[in-house]
This record gives sequence, C-alpha cells and structure tokens, in this order.
Amino acid sequence: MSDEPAPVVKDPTPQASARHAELSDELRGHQYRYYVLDSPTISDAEFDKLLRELEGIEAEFPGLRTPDSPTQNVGGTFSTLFTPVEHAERMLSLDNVFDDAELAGWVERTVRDAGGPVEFICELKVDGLAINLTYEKGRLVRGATRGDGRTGEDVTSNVRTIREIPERLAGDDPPELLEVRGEIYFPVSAFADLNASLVEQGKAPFANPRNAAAGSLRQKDPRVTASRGLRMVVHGIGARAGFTPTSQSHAYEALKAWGLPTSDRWKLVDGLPGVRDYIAYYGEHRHDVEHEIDGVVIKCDPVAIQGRLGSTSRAPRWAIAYKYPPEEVTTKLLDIQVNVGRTGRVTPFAVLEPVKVAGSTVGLATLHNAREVERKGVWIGDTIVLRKAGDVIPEVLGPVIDLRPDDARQFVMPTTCPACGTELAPAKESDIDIRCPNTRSCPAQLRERVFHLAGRGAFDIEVLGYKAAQALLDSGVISDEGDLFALTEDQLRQSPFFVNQDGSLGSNAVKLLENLQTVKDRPLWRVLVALSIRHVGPTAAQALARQFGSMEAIEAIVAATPGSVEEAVAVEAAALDSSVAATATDVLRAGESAAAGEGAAVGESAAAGEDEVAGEGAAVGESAAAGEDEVAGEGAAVGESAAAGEDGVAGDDEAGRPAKKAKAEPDVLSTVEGVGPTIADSLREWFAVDWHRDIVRQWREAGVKMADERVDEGPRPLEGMTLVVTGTLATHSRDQATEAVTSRGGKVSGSVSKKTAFVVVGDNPGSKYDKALSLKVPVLDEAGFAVLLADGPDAAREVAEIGGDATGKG
Ligand SMILES: NC(=O)c1ccc[n+]([C@@H]2O[C@H](COP(=O)([O-])OP(=O)(O)OC[C@H]3O[C@@H](n4cnc5c(N)ncnc54)[C@H](O)[C@@H]3O)[C@@H](O)[C@H]2O)c1
Ligand SMILES: [Zn+2]
Repeated sequence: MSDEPAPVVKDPTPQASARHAELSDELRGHQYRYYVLDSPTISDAEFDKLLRELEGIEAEFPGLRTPDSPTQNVGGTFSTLFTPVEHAERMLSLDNVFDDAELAGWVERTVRDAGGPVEFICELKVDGLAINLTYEKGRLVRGATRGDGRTGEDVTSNVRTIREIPERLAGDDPPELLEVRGEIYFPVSAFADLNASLVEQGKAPFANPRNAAAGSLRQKDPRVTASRGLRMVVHGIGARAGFTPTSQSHAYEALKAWGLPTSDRWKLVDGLPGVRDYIAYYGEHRHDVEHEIDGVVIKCDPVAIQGRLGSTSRAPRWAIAYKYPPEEVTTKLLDIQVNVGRTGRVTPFAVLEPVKVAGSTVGLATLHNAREVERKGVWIGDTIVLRKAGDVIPEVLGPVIDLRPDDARQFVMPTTCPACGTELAPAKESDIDIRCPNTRSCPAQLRERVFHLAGRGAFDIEVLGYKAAQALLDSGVISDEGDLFALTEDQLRQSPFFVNQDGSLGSNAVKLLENLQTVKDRPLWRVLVALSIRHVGPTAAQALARQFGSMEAIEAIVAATPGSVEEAVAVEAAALDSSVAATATDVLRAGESAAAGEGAAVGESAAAGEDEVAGEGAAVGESAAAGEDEVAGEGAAVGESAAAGEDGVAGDDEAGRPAKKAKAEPDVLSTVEGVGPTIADSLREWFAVDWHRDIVRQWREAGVKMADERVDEGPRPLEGMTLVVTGTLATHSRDQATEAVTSRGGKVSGSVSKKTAFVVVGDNPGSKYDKALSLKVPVLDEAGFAVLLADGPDAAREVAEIGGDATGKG
C-alpha cells in the first residue's frame, strides 16, 4: 500500500532491478491481454500476486517506483479499434486489502487521517468492466471505458443498447453535467449459455463473466452488444456541475431518482465491526448476487472527507477494496476420463493438475456428459479456467484458447463401457446421457451399488467401505449385493482383504459380520435406498415407508398398478432438480480429496464418479461415511441425492420438458405425497426385473427386516409440522435427526419458509439460519432440539431463538 512508512532508501540490487523489469513487462503484457483483448491468460489472483511481488520490491527499493510502474497506474489502456475520449475527471482504480489485519490497518489510518470517526459506506465490488457515462443537461452524450484512467474508448453506441442505461435522466431538474461511473457486468446466470453459443458458432468462449462483459461491450457492431443482455451497476460519480452531493449515499439516492441503475445492497456502517459484518455477510451470500463479486468496497461516505483524503496517481485514499479469496484459477486439463456410475450412467470428468481454489485443492471436476464437454469447448491439454464457488462444486468454465498447445486433442466419448466392454446405449429418458446397459454384472456398477448400500444414507455399514466392497466382488465372495447378508466367516476367508497374514480372520471381517447383523433391523426406508432404485433417495424412500410400511405392501402396490412408462413424465422432476447440485457435490468433494494428496484415488476410475464420496473414503482408508455426511450437510433438499445420484442429472434434463398429462387409470403409487409419477415408474421398472426381485428375496431370506413397526400408535407431537435442519449436529446424524422428526409425525424440508415450524441449527449453519431469523421462524440449537424431541413443540418454543435482523442491508 502506498502509505507504508518508507524504509531507508537503498540502491536496488542488480537482481532486484532485473526482477522488477521482468515483472513490469510481464504485468503490462497481461494488462494488454486483459483490457484490450479481453482474453487474459492468467487468473486475476495470479495477476494480483505478481503485482504484489512488484510492490514488495518497490517497498524495499523505492527508487524502482517510477511513475510508469504498473503499481502506479490505473493499468488499462485503449485500443485503436475505438475513438479515444478524455474523461472530464480521471477514473481511478482501487487499492486492495486481502485480509482482516490489512483492513483494520486501513480503517485505522483512514480514521486518523480524517481526523475523527468516519461513517463508511460498504458496497459490493462488482466484477465487471468500468464505464463512464456522461450526461449533459440530463442527456446521455457519451459512454467510455476506463482506459488508462485519463483516456478511454468511446463506446457510446454500444452503451446505448443497454436497456438499464437511461438516455435521459428522469425528473425536471437534471444537472448541467454529470459523469456517472459504474460497472458493466454480464449476469452469471447467462454465462454458460453465451459460451455454448459461441462455441457452437466456432468462436472462442470467454474465460469468465467479467471478460464476457468486456468482450460484449467492446464490439465494433453495437448489435452484438445489444444481443448480449449486459447490465450495469452505478458506483460513483466523476465531474459534475449543478449537483453537489454531501455524501456517497446521498449521491446514490439522487442517481437512483434519476433512473440510473444503482445497487440496493450498499450499507452505511460507523466503524470496523460494521465493515466486518458486511464482509462476512457477503462472503457467505456471494452467490446470491446476480453479478460476480470479487470483494467489498469500503468508502468514506462524506464527500468532505473524501476531498480531505484525496487520491494517489492510481487510487483514491478514501476507499479500499477488500478482496475475497479467489474462486477462479487456471490449471491444466491433463485428461478427460469417464466414470461408470451406480445405475450405469457414463460420465466424463476432468483430470486436472491439482490446484488450490476457494480454500481447497481440486484435482477432478465433473463434466456431466459429452455435450457439456463440447459446449465448454475444452480440449485435453488445454489450460482451463476452474471456478469453485464456496460450497458449490468446482466447475470447468472453459479453455484459455490462446494457450492451447499444438498437441491438444478433443475428447471422444467411448462407445463401449470402460469397465466391462459392453457397448454403451443411450439412456432412456435423455438424449444426452449414455449408459452401460450391463447393469447386473458390470463390475463398475456392482462396486458402486455395493458401496452405495453401505453408505450413511442407506444401511450405514461402517466397515463396508470402497475397498472392502471391491474386495468382496473381486474375490467372488459375493456375486452381487443379493449375497451380502448371507455372508459367512468361511466365505470371507476366501478374500485376502479379510484375512490376516497368519491366516486368521481379520478384525475387519469380524466387524463386518457384526455390522451386517445389526443393520438387518434398519428402518424400511434405508432398505429402499440401498436397492439403488433410480430416483429413490431418502426423501422418496421415507415417503414410501410412511405410506406403505413394508416391502411387501410396496411390492403389492407396484404390481397392482402397471403404469405406462412412456406416458408418465417427470412432473416432479423439479423436486429432483435439487439433487443435481448435491450429486455433483459428491463428485467434486471426492475429487478434491483425491487431489489433496491421496493420489491413489485419482487413479481409480471411481474417483470421479457419482458416488465419489467413495473415492474419498477409499483414499483415506476409512469408511466413506465422512464424505457422505458432508454431502448430507444441507438437509432434505439434498436428501434425494443419495438415490437420485447420477439420475439426478437426468432429472434436471426432464425438468426442461413439458410435462405431459398423466395416464388415465388411477395410480395410487404416484399420488403418494413425495413420490409422484417419475418415482412410481422407476419403482415399476425396477421391480419388473427378475434379478432385482431376487435381491429383495435374498435379503429377506437372510433376515433383513423390511417392515417398520407402525409408529402410528405412538404420540405424534410434531404432526403437521415442517422442520429444517442445517449445520452439523453433534448428537444426531442428518438421517437420525430426520428419523426422530418423522417418527413423531413431522416432516423435514430443505428450505426455510414462513411455514417452517422450527429450524434446527448445528455447527457451521448456512444461510438457512439467517433466513430463519429474518422470517422469525423459531431457531433451535442442539439442546433446543433435544427439548423438542423430549417435551414437544410448546416447550421447544420457550427455548427457541426468534428473529433478530439479518446482517445484510436493512
Ligand atoms: N488476469 C489478468 O491477466 C489481469 C490483467 C490485468 C488486470 N487484472 C485484474 O483486474 C483487476 C485490476 O483492475 P482494476 O484496476 O480495475 O482494479 P480492481 O478491479 O481491483 O478495482 C478497481 C475497479 O473496481 C471497480 N469497482 C467495482 N465495484 C466498485 C464499487 N462498488 N465501487 C468502486 N469501484 C468499483 C471499478 O471499476 C474500479 O475501477 C484485478 O482484479 C486484476 O487481477 C487481471
Ligand atoms: Zn459396464
């Protein structure tokens, strides 16, 4: 930062001078690619790091800090494609802070230099392209990019195509002259589609929404700009005549009244704690905003103080940008491989050079299907832009085309199953997905199914992890999951995995047999989930168990209503939609862990599959449960994920199709709340297969219970209530919490609404907690939850926390 105390001036060493020159050149090259070509080859975080290194050298050797240094300039430049225009008042950049200590330092200095307490205005740092709009007597006369801060590019005709930018300011009394500064952005939600259409037209995709905004605005043909749906947020003013705001916030109110697109997310705070709250709030809600944000901007609100503090050649002293950890990085796409999932879906995934992003190391990323690979335009060997947004799955955004090596090659989807060699077939309900039709004995599907049935969302068999599942199948001890519950000691002795070196039976074998005994009494819904019936995840399984009570009853109802599979369309596919994210989350979570150093997992084909949690478990040599638990993290909405699995993604696809009318004959199954026609059909299809019914029979014969004791007789204190559970509870796994609620007649949902009876909050709750408070839904901590279970809702209400205000802008 510019106002660090200057150390004793030393002459630069030759090494320092050389590095300074090299870095300066490199940074200028990146600036040119970024500002002029809209086609950077490194991520912003990497750029900022180089700039910081340069600042570090200059701090040590101030003699190197010449006026033309990249640290001293606004950075942009202008292209000869556009007419240069002078700004009436310079457009500056912002200085940055990257952590709380730096922020606190800035606040302290600012308050000191301002000579007293300062009211700060906190705003989002919009990650777009800076623009200057000049209004004369209320009429838009010019739009210009920032350029080098003094001279920008005239993009007036392009700017005029942006609907949000008024031609005339509203009201009768517009100022004589007004320069309005803001950010043009490309909505995050439209980004993937834009890139897909560019790739389709044979054009280079944009690396990120910021480049998409810049590239779309800086077009020779304004019609192209018009077609892109650009938006704008105002964040300041430049030269003005006939307008004298007293504060930044006052200016925003006036600009808003004139019809300019100001943000409504700014907030006035009176010191560091308020700034911190704002930063924390948007750190969590970063993705609830329609544009990308790379940080928060903190400004002194009073114009008088802004004037007193002034600016450097590069940035105002009265404002600072607090940058969030980067969510976008570049890395190498080493390979694209395919994984065969539990129900046979074959999914391509990216094998990446492991890279740290948003706090974790990512080495694998799902690519969903062959069409996605094509849409994204990534080739094997490319440098790609990887984005990981908070808890959301890491996503390959697209290639850095300019760095594509000569030997890069396009991905070709295999035509045969990599696990069993069977010719792949299109998935029935989707024209994009393909499957290995060898469901019964494809080794990959078998392993995924066995692993799945042991998972926390299913039987929860502690010692049956990924490696154990593989060992049981490899040694032929079981031929499929049907054999599992009849396992004997003698059989286990045939698998080296379960035998000690001295030939005695391993403790893992003993434990497994014990586990298998215990889980035979698991509730019916867990058995249903364990069967790997497409779309039947915990939520649907619980609905079925509640309604029918036993496997026999379900088999009977399925047999009684043979539905027409073609006719039934995913009316409730929307519900399944929610599972998509969760499913993908598993994939990437596992991916991360693999990349984080458990190399073995990367090698296993399963490592990027749908039940990727598997990869994780296997890699760290313990039950995969840990991974799953995390996934279960967000409650009922996620509930589907376990079973929807790979099919969740197909569900997504269905959601886009018009729902056809359901068939005429009554279908009891599909009218069960929480079931619906897709799941009903899936059940019918599943039970129509002989070997599927054999599994049920074998399990039953081996003593798996398959019926719930009716809880109807017991008290149902939570009847008619919907609860939401968020965060990690110490005393209940997510499933246990759900069971505790449903057995008392309540329901667990994934989203908070005014109708939610209680929100139960564990450690690290997400935004649901804030939402509950803002809706004044009673919030229970773990102890409060215990009160609810033991003494009922009235008692629980007495210990609940009820709505203060949310931390966001009021
Ligand atoms: N990847 C690359 O090769 C490359 C090259 C050059 C620059 N960059 C990136 O560009 C950025 C540097 O550009 P910069 O000089 O514009 O600095 P900056 O992005 O750090 O911040 C300054 C800009 O933020 C914008 N801004 C957004 N919201 C704002 C708000 N609420 N109030 C005020 N201003 C707001 C303004 O346009 C302002 O000019 C860095 O993030 C850098 O990493 C990347
Ligand atoms: Zn196969």
